[in-house]
Amino acid sequence: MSDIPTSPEHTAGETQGDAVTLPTRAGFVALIGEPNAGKSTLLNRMVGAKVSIVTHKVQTTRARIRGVAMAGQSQIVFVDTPGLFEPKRRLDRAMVAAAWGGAADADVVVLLVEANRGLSEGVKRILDRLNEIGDVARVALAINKIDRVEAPVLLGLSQKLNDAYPFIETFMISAEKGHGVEMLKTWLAGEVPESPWLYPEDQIADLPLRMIAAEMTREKLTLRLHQELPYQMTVETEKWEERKDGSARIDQLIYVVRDGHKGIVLGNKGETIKAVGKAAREEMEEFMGRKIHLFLQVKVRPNWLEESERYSEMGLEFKDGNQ
Ligand SMILES: Nc1nc2c(ncn2[C@@H]2O[C@H](COP(=O)(O)OP(=O)(O)OP(=O)(O)O)[C@@H](O)[C@H]2O)c(=O)[nH]1
Repeated sequence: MSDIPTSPEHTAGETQGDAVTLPTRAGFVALIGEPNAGKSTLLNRMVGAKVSIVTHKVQTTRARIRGVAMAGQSQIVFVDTPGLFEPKRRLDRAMVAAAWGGAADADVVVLLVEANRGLSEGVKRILDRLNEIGDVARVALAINKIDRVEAPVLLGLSQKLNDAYPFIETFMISAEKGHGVEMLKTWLAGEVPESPWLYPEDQIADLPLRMIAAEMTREKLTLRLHQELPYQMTVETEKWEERKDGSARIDQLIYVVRDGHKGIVLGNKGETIKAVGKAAREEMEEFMGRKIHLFLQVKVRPNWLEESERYSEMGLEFKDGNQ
């Protein structure tokens, strides 16, 4: 996974002078639920509107980081599940598999259920899947849109859902009105493990944008190179610089695992990387509605696969016949 520098100044349980600070915590939370359950609305509340709107627009091939919320000393990284729909195309199937993989590997899963729809067929299917996976991370239930039903209905529904699955905690929220959201966030902050923060604080606001931009370049590379390169290639947005004229300069690094791959990515006289850069830049400009100056650099990093082991759950592995 890209963009995962841990900031050395935030080690768990550090002491500053006489004051003992609380240990830092960080971890992944997967928000799952049927379409329309209110995932984006909830993210808006916990992370910030800009981020959620942006990530809503793209269906990239990887499970995405939808946003990072800070709560006290905790960094909560929300990963998206790219639709728990019934997959038809092969690529969609791979995406759904990745979504479930992401859920299984997250530290906590939050299942969002609409109060007014209750234990629908869709929710039942999700619960079946969670039961099938078995070793899925701890799952909490958040009954959303409580503003739309009466209290007795809510209690009955909570009971029914908890009978159907051993949720570790149940929350009643209204993502839209904000009820119960802080409580959920505070709880999540305590559930993620003690750990140094996963992202530098100054990157949190535009992290999803950085990742989307990296994903765009990665997609163009994959399209251009077809089978020539294995999936062991990653793109990171290294720098993002806002310019006075409203444009942005984006510097990205393309990591390959072998020297030989570098030549393939560059192409004859650099024509491959030039074409990739142009296509990626055009897509970024359209998506962000602004001028972008994109700079790409290829580097060999033989062991990035191991380094990113913990994060690989968020990537699809395009092995034979997956695409
Ligand atoms: N009444 C009420 N409506 C809500 C609440 N939370 C979300 N909604 C509405 O439910 C609709 C769906 O919300 P989204 O946040 O887009 O749902 P989503 O789960 O992200 O949907 P997908 O992107 O399709 O998966 C929107 O019209 C929201 O305004 C709530 O607490 N109460």
